Amino acid sequence: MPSVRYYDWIAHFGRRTPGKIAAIDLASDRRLSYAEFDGRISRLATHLRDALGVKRGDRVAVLALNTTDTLEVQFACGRIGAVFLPLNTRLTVPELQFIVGDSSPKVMVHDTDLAEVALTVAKLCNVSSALLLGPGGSYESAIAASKPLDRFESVTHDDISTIMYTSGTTGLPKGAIITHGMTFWNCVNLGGPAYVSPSTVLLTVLPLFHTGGLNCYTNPVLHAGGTVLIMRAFDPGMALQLISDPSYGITQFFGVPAIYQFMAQHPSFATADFSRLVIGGVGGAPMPVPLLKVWEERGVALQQGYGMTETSPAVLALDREDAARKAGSSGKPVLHTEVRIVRPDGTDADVGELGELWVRGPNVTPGYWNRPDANQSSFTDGWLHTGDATRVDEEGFYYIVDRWKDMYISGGENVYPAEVESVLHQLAGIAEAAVIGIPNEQWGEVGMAIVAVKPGHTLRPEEIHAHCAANLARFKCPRLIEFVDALPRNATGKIHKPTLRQKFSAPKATDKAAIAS
Ligand SMILES: Nc1ncnc2c1ncn2[C@@H]1O[C@H](COP(=O)(O)OP(=O)(O)OP(=O)(O)O)[C@@H](O)[C@H]1O
Repeated sequence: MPSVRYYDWIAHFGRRTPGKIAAIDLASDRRLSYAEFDGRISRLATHLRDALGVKRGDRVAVLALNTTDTLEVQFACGRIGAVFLPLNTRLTVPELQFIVGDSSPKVMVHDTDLAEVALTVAKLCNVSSALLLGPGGSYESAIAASKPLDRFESVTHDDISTIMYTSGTTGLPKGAIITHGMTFWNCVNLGGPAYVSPSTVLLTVLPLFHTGGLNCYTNPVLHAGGTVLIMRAFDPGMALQLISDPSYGITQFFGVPAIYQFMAQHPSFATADFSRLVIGGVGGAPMPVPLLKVWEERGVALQQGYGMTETSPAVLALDREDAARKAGSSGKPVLHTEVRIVRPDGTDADVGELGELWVRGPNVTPGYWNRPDANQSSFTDGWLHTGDATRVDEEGFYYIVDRWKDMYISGGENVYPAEVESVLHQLAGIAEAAVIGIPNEQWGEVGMAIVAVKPGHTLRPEEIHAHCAANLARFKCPRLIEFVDALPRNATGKIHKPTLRQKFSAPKATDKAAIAS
């Protein structure tokens, strides 16, 4: 297939619907029309190229809480053929040092609040230029002082647009390469009438440095000529207030399960007005079915989807009309994406049989930055191995059961923690729950449930054991229960199981009796 030239859609709508609001930065209340957005991107691109010497292929790092400026950097990079490198704001200096050292950006763009960390990392990694965001910062003055870009660099769909480090819930971060073509096809795959249109008004709460914030659905909505509202950092009460506010007219929202859980536990959930919300998308981690039901009772049929940073991210999506009937499914493959469920021997699994999900399509990464080892082990003939245990039903709906790496084996039986967690969430007093496998001499591994109890509730271990025994086969029932105030989560709100394994994997003497029973 000939490689198509990259084309910036903000420039397109800047001419076509110049006065329409493209993006609202909620923290500063800056409202950017497509023409204003286009103009700022154009001048920023000139500054990056001419004043800071950013050349084709150079990386431009951004360390910032959500702001429309981050989107401007992304598009400005595209116009000069540079690579956008959004950084996770929750990482520590050594973690950032690893990523910045691995990707060696030419420039660092950062928030005032994060200046100390950004400048320390820049110094440690020899990044010579930095642009400071915020009023009076060098970013604003650079835009004000620059001319519009004289020409777009000729880049194609095969060129790298972005490097996004996966959040490392499974190990050392890897830089997933996102090409211009991948971003484009993800916009196409999520751009159908079932998902976005020019009248879509999206509230973005997930971080823009994560694929869930940037590509699901911020970029697709801008690609459709819609409007995005950018929240600096997720706040459940504020999100409910904004969704209820008719002056914004929010029609679309996307979150990981934790986001929906925090909103459902907020006092204003019961009175929030969801009548304008056309799509409430959820993905990124297993969604407990009881939580889907809580939202359904408030008239919102959440639409599950499945994806990964490496797949731009959309792979599977459940359409609105199927959301209630197929609760728990992540739906069917999106347009222009192929999937297979594969047995360990590489043959295709039957309907209903569990296997690993493999994905192929123009939205799939060509590989990881500087990681020939991972590139070798993650692909077979262009199929990306997702590491996710999956089955498909007779009607072609896919169910992500869990990550293979989170599955544990107890007495020879496979246990998928997501199933057990969904059962735990049926208990009214449970605020959060995670299940991990703990090494055990007799059974190989046994399950441990780590739970946080809702304020004002009490929950005794015996009640949890009894509930599990009534709803799960014996081998799936967690033998051990630990109570915590809150579960560790990564920047998108996904439960960070490696931290739990590290903390709890050595059984205490007092647990021995429980394990033996
Ligand atoms: N609908 C879903 N149901 C269950 N799990 C999901 C769903 N959607 C995504 N996931 C999980 O999220 C993973 C992709 O997320 P992402 O690209 O953010 O990586 P991560 O979880 O942050 O970190 P890492 O790549 O290191 O594992 C998938 O491989 C899958 O395990």
